[in-house]
Amino acid sequence: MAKAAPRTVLITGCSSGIGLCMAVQLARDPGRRFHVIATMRDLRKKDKLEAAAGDTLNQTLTIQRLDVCSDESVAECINSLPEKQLDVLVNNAGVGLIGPLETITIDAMKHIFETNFFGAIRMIKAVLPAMKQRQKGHIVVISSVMGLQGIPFNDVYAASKFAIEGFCESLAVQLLKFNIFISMVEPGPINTEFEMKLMEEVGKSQFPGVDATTVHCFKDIYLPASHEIFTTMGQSPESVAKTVVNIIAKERPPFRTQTNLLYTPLVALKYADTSGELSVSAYYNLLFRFTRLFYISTSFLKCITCRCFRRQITPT
Ligand SMILES: NC(=O)C1=CN([C@@H]2O[C@H](COP(=O)(O)OP(=O)(O)OC[C@H]3O[C@@H](n4cnc5c(N)ncnc54)[C@H](OP(=O)(O)O)[C@@H]3O)[C@@H](O)[C@H]2O)C=CC1
Ligand SMILES: CC1=C(/C=C/C(C)=C/C=C/C(C)=C/C=O)C(C)(C)CCC1
Repeated sequence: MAKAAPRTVLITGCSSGIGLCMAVQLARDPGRRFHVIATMRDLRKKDKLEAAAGDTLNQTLTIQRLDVCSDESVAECINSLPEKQLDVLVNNAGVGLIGPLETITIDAMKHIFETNFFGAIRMIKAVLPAMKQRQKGHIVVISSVMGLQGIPFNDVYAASKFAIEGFCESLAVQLLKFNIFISMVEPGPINTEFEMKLMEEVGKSQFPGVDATTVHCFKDIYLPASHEIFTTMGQSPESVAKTVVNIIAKERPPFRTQTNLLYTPLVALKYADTSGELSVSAYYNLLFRFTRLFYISTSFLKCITCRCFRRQITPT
C-alpha cells in the first residue's frame, strides 16, 4: 500500500518551551509522518529552534513568522501555505500573568486575553473554512490545569484559559459534523521560560497601593509555594511535547488530556463537591493554614512517583 502523505502541522509560539519541543519532535518523527510549520512572532529568535531542528530544517520543518495577535500576520502565514491548507493546528502561543489584582491594569489583562483567548480563536477562524471544506482536521489547544481550576494570584491568566475551554467545549460538538477534532491539553507547571518571565515581571513591581496583608500573602507565601510546585511537580517541556505528539498521531484524538497526573486530584475536588466549598477550602488550607504540610506533601508527591514506587509488586 502507498505510504500516506505527511500531515501538515502548524504550531504557534515555537521560539521556546513546549512549542519548540513539539516542533522538533514532530519533525524528527521516525516515520516522517509530519511536515511542521513552526511559527514565531519574532524571527530574530529562531536560532534556538534552528539548532534543535538540525538536519530537519527545511526538510520536515520550516520556520515562518506569525503573531497570533495580528490579523495581517495570521492571514499572511495561512495564505502562504499550499492551497491554504493544514491538517493540524496547534495553538500553543501563550503568556502568563501573576500578582495582586490591584497592580494589574485593564490593558495588561486585555493583552493576556488577546494572546491566550483571541489569539487561538483568530487562528481557528483562519483555518476552519478549509478544514470544513475538506471534512478533515485536528485543532489542538495548549490550555492549562488553570483552565479547569483557578489558583490564587493567577486570576486573569486562569480566566483566559477558562475562556478557551468554554469556547472549545462548545465548538467541538459542532465540528464533529465535519470530522474535525479538537483536543485540549491541560498541563500543570512546566519548566520552561514561562515561570522566569513571570518572575521578571513581578520583580519589577513595588506593589503600590496594595494592602500589607495581600503583599505578604503574595510575596512571602504564594511565590515560594509556587516555586516549590515548579520544582517538585514541574514537568519537562519534552515530556509534555511527547504527550501532544501522541495525541496528534491518534486517529480519534481525545478531547481532554491532563499531562500531570499529580495534579488530577486537585482538579477533581470541584466535581466532588458542587458547592465549591471543598476546593476553595482545600486551596486555602494548603496555602495559608498548613503551609508546612504543603511543603512536605509536595516532596512526598514527588517521592511516590519515582521509579522505586512504581516497581511492580510480586506476591511472595
Ligand atoms: N510553563 C507552564 O508552566 C505552563 C504553560 N502552559 C501553556 O503552554 C503554552 C506554552 O508555554 P511555555 O512553552 O511554557 O512558555 P514559553 O514562554 O517558553 O513559550 C511561549 C511562546 O508563546 C509565544 N508567544 C507569546 N505571544 C505570542 C504572540 N502574540 N504570537 C505568537 N507567539 C507568541 C512566545 O514567543 P516570544 O518568545 O516571542 O515571546 C513563546 O514562543 C502557553 O499557552 C502556556 O499558557 C500551560 C500550562 C503550564
Ligand atoms: C497546586 C497548589 C498551588 C500552586 C499551583 C501552581 C503554582 C500551579 C501552576 C500552574 C501553571 C503555571 C499553569 C500554567 O498554565 C498553590 C496555590 C501554591 C497551593 C495550593 C496547591
